[in-house]
Amino acid sequence: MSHTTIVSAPGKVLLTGGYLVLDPTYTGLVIATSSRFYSVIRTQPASSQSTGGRIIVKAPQFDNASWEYTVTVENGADVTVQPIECENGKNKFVEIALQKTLALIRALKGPSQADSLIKRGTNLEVVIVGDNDFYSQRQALEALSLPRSMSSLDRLQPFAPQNTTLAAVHKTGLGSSAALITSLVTALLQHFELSPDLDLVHNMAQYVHCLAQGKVGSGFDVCSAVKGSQVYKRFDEQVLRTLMDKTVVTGQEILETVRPSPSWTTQTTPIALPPLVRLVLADVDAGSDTPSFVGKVLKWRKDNPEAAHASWSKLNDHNKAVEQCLRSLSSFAAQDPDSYRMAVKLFIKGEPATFESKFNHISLALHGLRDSMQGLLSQNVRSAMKMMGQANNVPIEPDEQTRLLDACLKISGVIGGAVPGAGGYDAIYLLVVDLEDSPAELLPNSVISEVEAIWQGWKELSVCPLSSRADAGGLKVVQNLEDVKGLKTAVEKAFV
Ligand SMILES: Nc1ncnc2c1ncn2[C@@H]1O[C@H](COP(=O)(O)OP(=O)(O)O)[C@@H](O)[C@H]1O
Ligand SMILES: C[C@@](O)(CCOP(=O)(O)OP(=O)(O)O)CC(=O)O
Repeated sequence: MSHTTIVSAPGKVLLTGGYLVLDPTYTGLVIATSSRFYSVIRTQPASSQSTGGRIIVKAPQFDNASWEYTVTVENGADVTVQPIECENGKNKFVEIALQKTLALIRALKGPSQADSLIKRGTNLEVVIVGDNDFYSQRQALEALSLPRSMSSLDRLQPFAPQNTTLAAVHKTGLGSSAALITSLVTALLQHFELSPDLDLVHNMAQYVHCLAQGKVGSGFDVCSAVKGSQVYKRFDEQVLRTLMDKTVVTGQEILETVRPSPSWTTQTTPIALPPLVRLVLADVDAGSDTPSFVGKVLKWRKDNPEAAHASWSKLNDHNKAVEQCLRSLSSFAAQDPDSYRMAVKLFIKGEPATFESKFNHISLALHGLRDSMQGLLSQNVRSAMKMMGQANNVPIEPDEQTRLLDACLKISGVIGGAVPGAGGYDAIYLLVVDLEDSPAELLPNSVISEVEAIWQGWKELSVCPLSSRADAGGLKVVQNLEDVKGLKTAVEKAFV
């Protein structure tokens, strides 16, 4: 068994497909982020007489965030993971991940091999950390008297302590629990020397996440944590129903359910943002918690099938147009990078689509992307989402966010933007043209700095940028703690 296992999984931003992605008729366009969760596992030596072991899990970014479990393997019976009661309370997500994944490991290895391995190998220490962007950094910046800017965020300590508890922390909506579960489940499998098929890992992470959440969501967050940026079509929830409804589940039953099979109808089509197009995110603090809108929207859909069908189909058309423009732009950039760069520069300057034949198709795709995403007057993703909210009496794109987005969209070089996922007050995203990687072309005011200036001066809502970028990658096994900036310091302090 390897000494230290490190596995990371990314966060997510659902650009288009909120609500629709709950229905397998439709899809969600999800971009994985550079912000990641890391699960680090180390084995402590156990006595040869032991019938099992202990697992200690720590989340060093939070106050009172360590949990301990006993692991027992009785002859013939399944492996049992029991939390040791402590004042920190329970961590349901971690507990379920440990219980179900050890049971799966036993089923995958076969009892004879697994039991001795688990007896020898389950004195585990697990440390879980998430990149700063998963949590609002507004207070950390204020404490250091730093302006709310991306360069200030870069000055914060990686995996910084949040000076609060997990229950009280202000999340930014990047999907901490999905990234946590996915990295932890995979790290456990890896630590027990299993390198299962990615689809099995995906199915298992979906199962654990659904069980911990107590419901079967669309699962786009878990799927992107495993496989990265994609157009996601969900699995049929029936595939997990039996396991979810049972109180006692064996490792063998888990294996039978999560083993890749035609019952798992998930479809993943990879996608990446085109070159020179950058995703920027802001954490928006409106001083209120966003309630869950899903129940209300689905009830409205059930009660108004005809109107809902019309509005779902229209929104789906706009979502598909966004996907198509992104794909066209990526392929144009690959075919003729110089013309692509020229077209992007013209777009930043706010010039209309050129009739110069060499870039006409590229300019049209850039304008097409903008038109299918933004603005409230015409037919596009934003207007359709806002109307969906209005029909349901749910602030999917609240008026405050509308005003903020409209101000950002006036900047030339901002292609589009919206409220991600389920919408509400929590966050916004923008797609902007970014030429900053080519110093010769540095514009006097980069688009990003204009966006930041608007955010910093915005009075109606408190807007704080996130440093996260789009990153197509999914799960990663990290070889050494030193390979990720700040990880060694964050993790080693936590190991006993
Ligand atoms: N750093 C962490 N360490 C351990 N558990 C965590 C960590 N971050 C999140 N969790 C678990 O995930 C739960 C949050 O899940 P949820 O409210 O669904 O958040 P999200 O919307 O970000 O996915 C927490 O209650 C905790 O159990
Ligand atoms: C409404 C949804 O389709 C999208 C929600 O996307 P968010 O990105 O808002 O998700 P959370 O991480 O749960 O806050 C529900 C779903 O797909 O499960």
